[in-house]
Amino acid sequence: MTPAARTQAGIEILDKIIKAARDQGAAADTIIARYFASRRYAGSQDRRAIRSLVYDAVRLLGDCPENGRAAMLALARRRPDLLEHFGAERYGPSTIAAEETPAEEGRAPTWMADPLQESNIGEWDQTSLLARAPLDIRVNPLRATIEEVERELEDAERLHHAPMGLRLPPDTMLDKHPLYRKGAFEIQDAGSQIVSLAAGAAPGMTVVDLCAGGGGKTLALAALMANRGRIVASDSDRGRLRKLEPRANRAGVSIAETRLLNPGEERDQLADLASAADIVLVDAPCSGTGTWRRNPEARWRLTPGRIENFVSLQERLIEVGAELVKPGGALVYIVCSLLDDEGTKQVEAFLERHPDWTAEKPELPAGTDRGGGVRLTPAKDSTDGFFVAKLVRPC
Ligand SMILES: C[S@@+](CC[C@H](N)C(=O)[O-])C[C@H]1O[C@@H](n2cnc3c(N)ncnc32)[C@H](O)[C@@H]1O
Repeated sequence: MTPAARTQAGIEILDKIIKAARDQGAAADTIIARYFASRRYAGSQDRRAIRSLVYDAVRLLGDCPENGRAAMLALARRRPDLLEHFGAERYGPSTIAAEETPAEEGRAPTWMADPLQESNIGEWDQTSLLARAPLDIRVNPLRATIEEVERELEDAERLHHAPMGLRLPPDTMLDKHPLYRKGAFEIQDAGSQIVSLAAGAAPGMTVVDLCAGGGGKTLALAALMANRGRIVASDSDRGRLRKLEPRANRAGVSIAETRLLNPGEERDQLADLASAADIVLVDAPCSGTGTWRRNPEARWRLTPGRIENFVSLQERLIEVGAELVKPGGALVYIVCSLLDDEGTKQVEAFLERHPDWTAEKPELPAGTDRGGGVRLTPAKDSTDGFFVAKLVRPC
């Protein structure tokens, strides 16, 4: 493809990403994969170049732009070589019209300036949230030692703050690696690895991972438990939960059982576990502000109403989880959000509703105290952004 045709392809993909952001459609990565699946003429270099144009444009814009051209024109202000592609040839973008204006640059959506400021997420943090995310893995001690994996993976660097973590260059292909196939490691951001430690999971415990998704943290907990005890991994999304079983088999985890929940019926479906769990992990659905490095277009999907919905769902799931904690046990609340409404304020509200419970600061190898919990940020901790709190039920 010519450079101009690549720019046009980038504009078309941006149009689809913008539409998906407005309609809560597919993620940018899925849209890009689908676009190329039906355009076999695009070679690997074309794909790489187009993908990087698209993500550079997305990262540049805090608010959802009007269309793909406005987004690409914003990028062209930084990269004037792109301007030459407009009106240059048949497969390239058409000539720039007099009334066309580039989209406004910004780090976060304009309406989020106050919530971010109030949550002490300043410019440095916001810039770090838009950097390219590193590629981290968690070595699975049920299958290998960190030294074994380190020896096999060239360029792997130890993570000082995640005891089983290694960091690799972002483009490293890992899913076909023999060690991956035999379950010696999982791809997992250092932040996820670190917050999983907050639970203090140990062999023999009964653990409920209420929002287990595809089981990233379930597997980390099972490793900390040396695959001894019981983990009930539940979620309301069948597709995500279905991924857990093959992952658990590969990782040598046999203590995790899955349970599909119907939203609104979680209490009844988990009634057999009332006051029975040493630990309940509530890795709640959230705005995902802490993961903008991976999904920068997620900024365009957020609205004040969506955040309010997350906050009420989180509150409900914390209450469901609390009923499962046994006396002296703990509820570990996690969000990959940096907004206090989804973090510290949830903890404050819970303690007001349950004055006999206490918030115990999780002892973690990274992070900064924030309200009743600990917060990890890309800027300070070189991880995705997370908030984690440990709420202990009285004996
Ligand atoms: C942050 S993700 C979990 C990620 C997962 N723990 C991991 O480490 O990979 C939040 C999860 O909450 C799930 N969820 C949403 N509503 C739920 C509900 N009512 N009950 C249980 N899970 C729910 C979503 O399907 C999603 O998988």
